Amino acid sequence: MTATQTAALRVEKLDRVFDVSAPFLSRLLYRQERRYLHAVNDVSFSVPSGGCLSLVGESGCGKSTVARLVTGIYPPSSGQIRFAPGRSGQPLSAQMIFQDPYASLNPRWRVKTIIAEPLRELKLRDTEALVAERVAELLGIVGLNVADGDKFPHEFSGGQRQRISIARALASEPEFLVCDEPTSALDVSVQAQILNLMRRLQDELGLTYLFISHDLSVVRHMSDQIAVMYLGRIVEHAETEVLFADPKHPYTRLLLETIPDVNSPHRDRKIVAGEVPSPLSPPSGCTFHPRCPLAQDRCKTERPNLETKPDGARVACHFA
Ligand SMILES: Nc1ncnc2c1ncn2[C@@H]1O[C@H](COP(=O)(O)OP(=O)(O)OP(=O)(O)O)[C@@H](O)[C@H]1O
Repeated sequence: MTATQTAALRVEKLDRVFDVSAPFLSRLLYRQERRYLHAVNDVSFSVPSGGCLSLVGESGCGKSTVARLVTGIYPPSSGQIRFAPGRSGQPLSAQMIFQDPYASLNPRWRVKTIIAEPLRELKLRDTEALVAERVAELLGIVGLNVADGDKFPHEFSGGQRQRISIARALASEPEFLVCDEPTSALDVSVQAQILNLMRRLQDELGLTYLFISHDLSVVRHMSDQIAVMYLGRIVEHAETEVLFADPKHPYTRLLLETIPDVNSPHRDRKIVAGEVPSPLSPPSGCTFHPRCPLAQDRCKTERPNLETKPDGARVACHFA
C-alpha cells in the first residue's frame, strides 16, 4: 500500500481459537483434557481502499475463519478489526459472497424477492415501485434480465446463481466485499466470467475486496496484494507482481508449482507435496518445517517472524 492510499480495513494481531473439546461426560469418563484449535494466529494486514487483498492457502489454513471474523459472523478471540469510514461517514461494513451460491439463496423465493430483501430490510427504497426498479437495475448490473427475477434459484446454472448472490450482496450498497472462494464451485470458463464481472464491478462501483481462495491462479488477476496463509498464520504477504516474480517462502513456491502450465501437455494440477499437519497439534518452531525443502534444525525450534524485505514483501522464513 502506498502512502497516499488509505486502508479500508486494518486487521491487527487477529486470533481465533475454537474450543473443540469432547462433551463434558466423555471428558470425564475418558479423562480427556479440553482441546483448543488455533484457527487464526496473530494475523495482521490492511486492505487499501478500492483495492483487493487475497488470502490464499490450502484447506484448513484459516482463510475462511478470517473472512468470518471480518464480516462479524465470528467474534475474534483477540485482536482488532477496524474499518475506515465509508462514503456516508459511518464505518464500512462488509458483505460476504460465499462459495456455494445455491446454499446461500433461499430456494423457495423468487430471485426478485431474494435481491429485494436487503432493500426492504434496510429500508433503502421507500415504495414497492422503487424496490422493483432497483431490483431490475441490480439484475442488469450483474448481467441478468428483468425476467430472470420471476424465476427460482434452481432454474439457473451455477454461474448465474453466483450472479444472483452478487446482486443481492450489492443491494445493500456495500463498499467492502468479502468473497470466500466465489468461483471454486464453477467450471473454469464460467470462473473467468464471474471474475471479470467482479473486477468490472470493483472499478464501476469503487468496491474494496478481501478475496479468499486456495488457488493462486484464480487470485492473480484480481489482487493487488496476496497474503499466503499456512496453519493459521500469514507466511508471506506481497504485492501480486512481486509474489509471482519472486516468491520467497518455500510454501508459496510449492503453491506456485501447483498452478497448471498452459503450455504443458499434462495440464492436470499437481498436488502440493506432503499433507497439512493437524492444527490441533501443530509442529514446533516453523509449522511448515516437516514439509519444507529448506528446513534445518533451527526451524524445528524457532518460529520465524514476518520480516519485511527490500521489495516490500513480508516473509516468515529463516532461510528464504
Ligand atoms: N466453527 C468451528 N469450530 C471448530 N473448528 C473450526 C470451526 N471453523 C473452522 N474450524 C477449524 O479451523 C481451521 C481453519 O478452518 P478454515 O475453514 O478457516 O480454513 P480454510 O483455509 O478456509 O479451509 P477451507 O477452504 O477448507 O474452508 C480448520 O482446522 C477447521 O477445522
